[in-house]
Amino acid sequence: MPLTPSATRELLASLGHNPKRFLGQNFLVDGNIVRKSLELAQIAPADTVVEIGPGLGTLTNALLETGAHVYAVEKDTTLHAHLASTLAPKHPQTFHLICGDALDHPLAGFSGSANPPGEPSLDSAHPEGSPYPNIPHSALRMAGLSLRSKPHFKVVANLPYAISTPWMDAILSGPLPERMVLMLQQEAAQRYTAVPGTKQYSAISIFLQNAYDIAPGHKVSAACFYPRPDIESYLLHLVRKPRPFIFATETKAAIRACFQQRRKQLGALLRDRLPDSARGDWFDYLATAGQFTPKSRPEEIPPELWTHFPANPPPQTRA
Ligand SMILES: C[S@@+](CC[C@H](N)C(=O)[O-])C[C@H]1O[C@@H](n2cnc3c(N)ncnc32)[C@H](O)[C@@H]1O
Repeated sequence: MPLTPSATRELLASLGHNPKRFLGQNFLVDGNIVRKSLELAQIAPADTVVEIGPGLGTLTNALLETGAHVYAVEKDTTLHAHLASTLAPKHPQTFHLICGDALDHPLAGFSGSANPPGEPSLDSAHPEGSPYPNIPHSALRMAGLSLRSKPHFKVVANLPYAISTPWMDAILSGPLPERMVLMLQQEAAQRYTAVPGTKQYSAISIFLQNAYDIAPGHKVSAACFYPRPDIESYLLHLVRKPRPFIFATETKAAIRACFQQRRKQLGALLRDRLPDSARGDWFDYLATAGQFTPKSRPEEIPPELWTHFPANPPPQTRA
């Protein structure tokens, strides 16, 4: 069970620790949210779970109690030392804790390539030969992604708000967790799940929605945290698509650049960014798939059509 707000305050005082706003230190103090997170993630004893920012160990403890292997990365040295001296000795085989920045270790030290013992030969389970059919094998190898199977691991985390989008961007480069249950600022959750034509619709909505289906989540009250955050939170539940699409780094950069000028027309935005033939092909595709034209704006194009954006566009030539 999580600590109550007063017990959390006392524990923090005994550690001589004041919650740091810039590290998003709002600790969970609500048993229902912890239970709900594990339930949505469908945590089972043999699971491997990545947690970002374990803090005082509330979610971590609940995850470890199920028998799951937990990989966690905590940036705050005081909180890391607290977990290393309390939770780690209780779960020496299953708790893998590192002290560091989740942007340097988006999977908290987990390799993402392990398959559960007894998994059948995966080449035969995936006759198309690759879990990421849109990525050449050589690029998969360079990114350290397995050619043989979709990896079996999950992410359950109460994310520090300052890193949620760059961390998500790193995760969406693969290996992709099979399920993610993430506590986020409501505004971030709205951006990730936004639909075309809304002001929240952005590059991260496109990258995420081509790799994950969005399952029903929950609004979470500020009273579930100590100290209480000023903003609303949301428990986002994501399930990896059967055939997830991963965007190449250069393509992501080009799409992000389009959204920096989201009200501009695509024709003008891409004039100097894509060779004529690639631009022509993409506009032909957009016209057929959705009756879009070079006058359409980036924010109008649905997520799935961006998967046909020409790969490896050259760097922008305009000064
Ligand atoms: C919202 S709190 C969640 C704490 C705990 N998991 C809970 O639910 O009560 C975010 C945690 O992430 C840690 N953190 C912040 N930035 C981080 C980063 N860049 N890398 C790793 N951990 C980070 C904070 O120190 C804090 O423990």
